[in-house]
Amino acid sequence: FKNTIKTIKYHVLLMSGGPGSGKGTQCEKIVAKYGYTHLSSGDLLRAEVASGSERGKQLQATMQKGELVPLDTVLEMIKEAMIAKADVSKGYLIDGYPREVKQGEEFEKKIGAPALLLYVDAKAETMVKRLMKRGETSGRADDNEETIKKRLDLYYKATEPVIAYYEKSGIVRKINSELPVDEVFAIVEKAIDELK
Ligand SMILES: Nc1nc2c(ncn2[C@@H]2O[C@H](COP(=O)(O)OP(=O)(O)OP(=O)(O)O)[C@@H](O)[C@H]2O)c(=O)[nH]1
Ligand SMILES: O=c1ccn([C@@H]2O[C@H](COP(=O)(O)OP(=O)(O)O)[C@@H](O)[C@H]2O)c(=O)[nH]1
Ligand SMILES: [Mg+2]
Repeated sequence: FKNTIKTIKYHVLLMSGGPGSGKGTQCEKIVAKYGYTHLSSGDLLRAEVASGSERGKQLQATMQKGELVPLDTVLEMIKEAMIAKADVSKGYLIDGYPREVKQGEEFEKKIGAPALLLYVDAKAETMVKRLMKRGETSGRADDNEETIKKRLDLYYKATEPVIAYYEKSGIVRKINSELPVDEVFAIVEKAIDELK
């Protein structure tokens, strides 16, 4: 793993896809089988909000609108979390990041080059349906119809180009996440097993 942080020795995998495409679901299964350190940028931000800090209050407002938190804030949080786990980590699985091409470029500069980008792809209609259903129990402030629509729009505008950006380095594996969870995971496993 080529990187700028010496303590980080192992692979970095990225998990990308639209809101509700199944990133979190697949990441959980990857962690169970491969023992990677899972870092979800959304979860890190939600933890900061839950802490009640001043920074958290600002983040809450941005996230509730379905907008993107400033690039440096998220990258700094990911970097800190990676370094904190460097001793015990057998590799990293970064979920929901980068959200825009600039974030990807900064990640490469400040942390390193990812080995694989798993791209779980579902139709907009499917993603909305899943998030509305999840919203019945998730308690997430952004699982409502209005914010979901904004997250989707922003995904197509800002995040999809990230995939094109990484396609140039040949690390993208696109996976149809309309399929049942276990069938999606079987494809994910193949992509990971091909590494090294
Ligand atoms: N049928 C089917 N349902 C899925 C699949 N993956 C996830 N779901 C459902 O879709 C919902 C959203 O999945 P998540 O894994 O939370 O999606 P996410 O991409 O992490 O979404 P964000 O947290 O909004 O980034 C969940 O409630 C799952 O039950 C899949 O592969 N197939
Ligand atoms: O790198 C990130 C990750 C998340 N978010 C914010 O956190 C929210 C929830 O992100 P998550 O990945 O949990 O869910 P998704 O948007 O994929 O449904 C997003 O809408 C953004 O407001 C962000 O700004 N930058
Ligand atoms: Mg998630």
